[in-house]
Amino acid sequence: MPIDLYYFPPSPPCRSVMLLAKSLDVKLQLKVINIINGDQKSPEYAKMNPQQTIPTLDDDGFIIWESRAILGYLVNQYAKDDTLYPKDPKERALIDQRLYFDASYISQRATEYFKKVAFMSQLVNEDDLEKMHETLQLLNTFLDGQLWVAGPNMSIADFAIVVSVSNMEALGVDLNEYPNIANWYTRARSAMPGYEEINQAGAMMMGEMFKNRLKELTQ
Ligand SMILES: N[C@@H](CCC(=O)N[C@@H](CS)C(=O)NCC(=O)O)C(=O)O
Repeated sequence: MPIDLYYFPPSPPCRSVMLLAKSLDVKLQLKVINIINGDQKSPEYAKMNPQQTIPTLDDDGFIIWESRAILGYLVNQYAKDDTLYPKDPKERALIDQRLYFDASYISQRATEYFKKVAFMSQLVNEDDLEKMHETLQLLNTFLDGQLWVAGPNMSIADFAIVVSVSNMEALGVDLNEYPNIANWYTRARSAMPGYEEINQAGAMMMGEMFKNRLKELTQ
């Protein structure tokens, strides 16, 4: 049975799921939900996912949403080993910590910065910019002496966080201010199959939207 992914190309959490699926060689049947047009508000979609968000995965009738939960599910169900999401309680706890850090800090702060300009007609918010830099400083510290965000091995946390970091870069943040991040980012981009087409294209779309809107607002 095909695995359906309800998604929209520029959506960051959708991109992390697609990146991981590509790495695991899991084939997804992509179904576009255009959130700009409000497709996620349709009664059919709400019946499947009452939270009305993308991504949503439908694996032969098993429905799951929240991208980081989907990442864990894909490894648990389809990976040939558990290296990307180890069963060892301590290793897994560290990965979960990074995933929650991404959900509540990194991705959150990139979204705040982006959406005020792109959807709320506000100019760049300096506090939001400062908050993005605070989280990058923390991530840079986590990466001190580490190859990957949760230690010596690549994990699903790298898939979630690479998307958030690429968004910040597309929004104009200079990652070279954070040497550990810059090195890890280069490493992750070359280690993740399909990275450029799956993630970078979406991040660029977000960046263009942000810059164009900013130009309109300041003209
Ligand atoms: N924490 C969720 C976030 C999902 C989310 O908010 N997705 C956005 C698109 S990036 C969405 O569905 N927006 C539509 C809406 O909120 O109406 C995840 O990681 O899956």
